[in-house]
Amino acid sequence: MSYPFLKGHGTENDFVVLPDPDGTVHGDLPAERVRALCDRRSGIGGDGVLRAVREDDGWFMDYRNADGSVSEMCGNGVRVFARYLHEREGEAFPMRIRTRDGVKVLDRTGDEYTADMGTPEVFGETEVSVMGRSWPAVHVSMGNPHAVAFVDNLAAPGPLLEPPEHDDAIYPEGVNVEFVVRRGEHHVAMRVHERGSGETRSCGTGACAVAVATALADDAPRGTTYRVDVPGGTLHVVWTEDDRVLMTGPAVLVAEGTTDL
Ligand SMILES: N[C@H](CCC[C@H](N)C(=O)O)C(=O)O
Repeated sequence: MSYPFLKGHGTENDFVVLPDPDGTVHGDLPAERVRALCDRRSGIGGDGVLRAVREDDGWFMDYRNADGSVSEMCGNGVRVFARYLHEREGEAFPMRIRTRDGVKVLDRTGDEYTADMGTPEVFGETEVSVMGRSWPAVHVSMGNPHAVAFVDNLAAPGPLLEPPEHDDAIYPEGVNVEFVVRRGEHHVAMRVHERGSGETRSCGTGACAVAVATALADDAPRGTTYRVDVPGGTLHVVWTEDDRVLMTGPAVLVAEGTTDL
């Protein structure tokens, strides 16, 4: 059975979008189908899948990581999802998108999309390790779990072919690990090893976690905008005075077609 898909990315964190308005095309979306779609040789290729299911009062973004695992939220993905809903489903901005981490509000200015990512949770310090080297890290939740480690240079963690070691007691469901360097005032750069996808070119929720951890380290006033450079581009993040995190960045729809994967 063939079905429609689109391919999109946000700062080169890339996704397969699956229109499924009444939820009957993919049912509960089996993990093996997600893995097949995300395979970069035998499939379409992607860091994850965004299934679009229409609900009574809007749309649900059913996000899955490339390994088929479920995550609560995807920051780059929700911008791509919003562009798809605007350009293919006629939804207007600002729009509300339901995710497993609640409803997110998306708006657009020109070619930039802004997601209200909600309120961060900061739990304190933990530790991550790669090939015998350890760094302190800040435990931040953006609806999904993150560990933010400041390093001297982005090459320090090495090739990041495996998940960094972490405290399973703190992260029983795994963790997205960000490595961060300073680039200037309110300007950082990061690499990320994503739970369920490996090292990616960008992580939206990760950029938000990084901005929150950096603002705390800087004791920066709320409302300070951070520039976060990722390997796939640049995101801007602000932790507002009313304790919400707004993330702004691009969203690109690359292609569309049908598949029977
Ligand atoms: N791998 C993440 C989900 C995708 C996050 C990332 N792609 C983003 O843009 O936020 C997790 O398992 O929590």
